[in-house]
Amino acid sequence: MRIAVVGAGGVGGYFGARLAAAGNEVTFVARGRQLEAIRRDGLLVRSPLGEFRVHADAVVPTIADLGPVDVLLVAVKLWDTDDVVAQLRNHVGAGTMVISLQNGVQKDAVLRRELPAEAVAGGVCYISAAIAEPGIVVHNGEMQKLVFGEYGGQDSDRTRTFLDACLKAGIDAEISADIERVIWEKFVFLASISGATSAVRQPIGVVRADPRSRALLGDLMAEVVAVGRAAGVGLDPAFADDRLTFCDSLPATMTSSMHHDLTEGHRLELAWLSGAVADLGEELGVSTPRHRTVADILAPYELGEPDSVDEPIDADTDA
Ligand SMILES: NC(=O)C1=CN([C@@H]2O[C@H](COP(=O)(O)OP(=O)(O)OC[C@H]3O[C@@H](n4cnc5c(N)ncnc54)[C@H](OP(=O)(O)O)[C@@H]3O)[C@@H](O)[C@H]2O)C=CC1
Ligand SMILES: CC(C)(CO)C(=O)C(=O)O
Repeated sequence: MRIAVVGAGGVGGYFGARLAAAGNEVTFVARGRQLEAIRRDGLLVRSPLGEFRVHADAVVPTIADLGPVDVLLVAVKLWDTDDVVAQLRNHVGAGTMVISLQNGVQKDAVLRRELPAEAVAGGVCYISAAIAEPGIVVHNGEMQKLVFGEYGGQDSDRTRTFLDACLKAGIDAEISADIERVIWEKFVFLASISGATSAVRQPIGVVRADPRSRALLGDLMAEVVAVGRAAGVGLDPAFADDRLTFCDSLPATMTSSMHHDLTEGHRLELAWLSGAVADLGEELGVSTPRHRTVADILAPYELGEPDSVDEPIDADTDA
């Protein structure tokens, strides 16, 4: 199968390398030091499921350099979506299925607005992975799953063919007939665990052990369920409780990619997570005070570590 992966980071690097190792014709679109390193040494994946290196036959700097592909996976951070979609506009032909593996509930609306809507299938990924250094992706834990499906829920040859390629590559994968609900279900968990672990600045084990931070996590989940239901998504009202209980089964050290980005001083996807919950809530008349507060508290970190204030704090200074 011919597959293009736009963004060769934690997510795109991991799933693209697995698909390449299984014999698919994978082309990475990468940039900067990641592009140079993959060109030179290929891409090394360090995973508890086994370490492997793929020597990418093809790694290119822009989407314009891609040939025709059957599947195109979008795996850039959410702030890069508009740029990628603008490049994709001239590139996505009738035979290409585009699947975004990004987080959040707004990504596919952007893709469907700019590309032929029928080119876009919905998708989510479940994994914890990051670039450790240029050319090296580290997979934390054993979870590595893709769920995708046609908007409209119909069965299709293209999703079945891609499923087959994923399963042969050792990726835990499935097709969903209700991909919009699946994307929102992940969002209930993801926006909330990202908000709570980032606000507390600790992994899930610490968040869930303290009754007040646990209550925060539960409230964050309940707010996303309420917003999703107001948006017409068929989320079970009990789903927030279900996800909170699910958090008890996670390894104590597990955290979110946003908390990881916060501790590394990187830019945050806050606007598409807690920020989006609060904004959508406002539009739909649903109260989301917990997500709004998390978005406000983390706002100074949104573009990376804020500049520190040099003057010593003087409690006696008059305002
Ligand atoms: N990491 C994780 O564990 C998970 C992440 N996700 C989601 O997946 C998405 C991707 O996250 P993640 O893999 O962590 O991100 P990374 O930052 O690790 O990888 C993204 C890569 O794409 C590159 N890139 C961005 N724009 C372009 C472009 N136009 N052309 C070529 N390369 C480009 C980036 O380069 P540069 O560094 O120069 O910006 C970077 O190397 C996010 O929406 C995230 O929320 C979902 C589940 C788990
Ligand atoms: C919570 C997790 C690891 C699940 O895939 C995730 O998607 C993220 O942190 O971005």
